[in-house]
Amino acid sequence: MSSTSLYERLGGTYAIAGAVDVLVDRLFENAGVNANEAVHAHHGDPANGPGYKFLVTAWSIEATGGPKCYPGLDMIAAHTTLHITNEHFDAVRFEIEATLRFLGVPAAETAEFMEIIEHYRPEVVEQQKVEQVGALEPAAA
Ligand code: HEM
Repeated sequence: MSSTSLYERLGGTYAIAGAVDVLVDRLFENAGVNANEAVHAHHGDPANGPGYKFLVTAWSIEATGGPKCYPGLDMIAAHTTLHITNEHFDAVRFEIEATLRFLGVPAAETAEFMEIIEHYRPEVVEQQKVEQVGALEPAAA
């Protein structure tokens, strides 16, 4: 593990904001991601682009060891009404990795960022969230 933060190795705020700019445009157009109706209700409206890019940029800055600057919801609260499945999560995960490759981010930094993303799967995916908090009836098999 390098002693320099992932935030710095990715190129800091400008590089992260640039990557999120590309990523969110792709996510808003991604058929697999928008197969979820609740997600499409948000991603299908271009007016949501600037604010969403800001929030995802700030989240990514903090998550990679940059300055504290994220003003949004935690990952459970942000996704709780969206009914996100593992398939939806994988569609987003694939798009993030493809975007980092598209932009030429080195393999080591890409792998490290994808580990951070994977770490949040239980907070974002509905079934695992249900198992964690036990707030709802178990889903039918
Ligand atoms: C680790 C993976 C993920 C991260 C880091 C992430 C990050 C974020 C952030 C920072 C927000 C803004 C929260 C706020 O409004 O304060 C957000 C909201 C949102 N995310 Fe995610 N997300 C992830 C996974 C997903 C997945 C898999 C989907 C859909 C398939 C998704 C769809 C959405 C939507 C639609 C919103 C907007 C909800 C609304 O305001 O109505 N996210 N996410």
